[in-house]
Amino acid sequence: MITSDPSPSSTLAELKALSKIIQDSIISIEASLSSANKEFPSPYTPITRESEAARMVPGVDKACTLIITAAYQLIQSVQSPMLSIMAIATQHALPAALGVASAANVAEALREAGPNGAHVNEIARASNIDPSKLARVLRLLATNHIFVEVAPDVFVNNRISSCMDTGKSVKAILESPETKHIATNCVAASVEHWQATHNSAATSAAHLSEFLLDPKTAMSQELNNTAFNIAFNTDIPVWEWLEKKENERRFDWDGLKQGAVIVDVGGGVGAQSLALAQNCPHLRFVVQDREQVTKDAAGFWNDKLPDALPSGRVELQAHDFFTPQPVKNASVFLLRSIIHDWPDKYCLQILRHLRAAATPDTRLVIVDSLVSYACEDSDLKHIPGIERPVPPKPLLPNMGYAALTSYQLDIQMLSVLNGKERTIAQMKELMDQTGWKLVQVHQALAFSTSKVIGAPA
Ligand SMILES: C[S@@+](CC[C@H](N)C(=O)[O-])C[C@H]1O[C@@H](n2cnc3c(N)ncnc32)[C@H](O)[C@@H]1O
Repeated sequence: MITSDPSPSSTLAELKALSKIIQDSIISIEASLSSANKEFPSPYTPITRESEAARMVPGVDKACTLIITAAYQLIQSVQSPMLSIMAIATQHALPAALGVASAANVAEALREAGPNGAHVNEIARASNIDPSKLARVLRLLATNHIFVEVAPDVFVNNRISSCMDTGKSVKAILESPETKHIATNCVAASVEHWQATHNSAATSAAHLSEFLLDPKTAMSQELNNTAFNIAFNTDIPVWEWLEKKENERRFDWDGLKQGAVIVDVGGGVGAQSLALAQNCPHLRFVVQDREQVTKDAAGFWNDKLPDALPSGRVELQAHDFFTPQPVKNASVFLLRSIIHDWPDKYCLQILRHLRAAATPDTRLVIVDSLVSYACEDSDLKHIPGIERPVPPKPLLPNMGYAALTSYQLDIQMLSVLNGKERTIAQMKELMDQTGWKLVQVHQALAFSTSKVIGAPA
């Protein structure tokens, strides 16, 4: 076992090492972009397909990730420790502010206002929101480099805020709010989805210490005995709770899913399968989910996507993944954002049912974010894709801040579902116990969804 040295000899030497990583990475970006004849995008102009092309130049994304990791480590090294704790303890305000900006269609209003932006009185008018309160929300975001306050109470879009622009007019959105996210880049949909889920996730997380310390709940591995259940004073699991009519808006049924014979297990409304089906005309998809979800999906497909359906190649199937898998000729069982929802004993049941229905050629594809230890870990080897480049010292071996989202999602899973984001070793353990063999891992340098591929053992 390798251990990381948490206290290098001199603090100033560490600060210099961190800033050198940043400087070297910028020089490397400059060299890569100049040979590709591309510009690094400005933070002040709206995002476009072209503006993001620079990131695709080989080496640029990796250098950016190193800068992010080093810059945050530098901040935490020089900031007052009390301030670091206070900044983190009050961070719940940020997703709330993002949700307000999206719901009030601020990015769209600012696009319509043009390059000089708009006064908050003007932005607020369409949504009938108190401008002085909206200004405070936007100022928090601007302080986080989302929107720019160009004059007192006057805001413009920047590269980050423009991601939330659906491209529709504010008038069109107000006339038909339920179709706001149809045929868009879905970033605003994700923001509103996260904000909606955050309501239950953040409320659940507020009860996490109570849940973890109370002897009655401390060791729970049950779906209906979680911080969420304390927070919402209910004894039903979050999935059933979301299905209740009064909670409908908290779940984004417009989220994406897949299915060739690819079986999209727990595939929701099948959006990922539909997207894949359009790009892979040789594949067939079965999107499986609970009966109520497949009914909602069928309605959604008929109402909203009549032209998008690759006819005959994508089907919906009601199926509870804790019962025997009916599809016996699957090439792929796809589990996207499923395994992280469940404690181990439930994952084992899901994977055993899939193994029992697998052919020797079936592949299990688990798409989830993977977490690493915050120290070096060399326990697993010899599996394609498992080794990750070791970042230069003194960066955290897990890429620190650049990987933060995985760890935040992990606590969300714990709070709401007793679920977890897993390490590769934990994924391998689940496979080992259910007759699957981990054969390949596709993972990013820091945060992004990873793919863990299994084959029958
Ligand atoms: C986080 S969502 C993931 C959906 C989809 N795979 C995606 O990537 O967008 C989890 C899905 O699991 C489904 N689910 C929960 N319990 C299930 C069960 N017992 N059988 C089948 N699906 C289930 C939920 O209805 C939900 O659609």
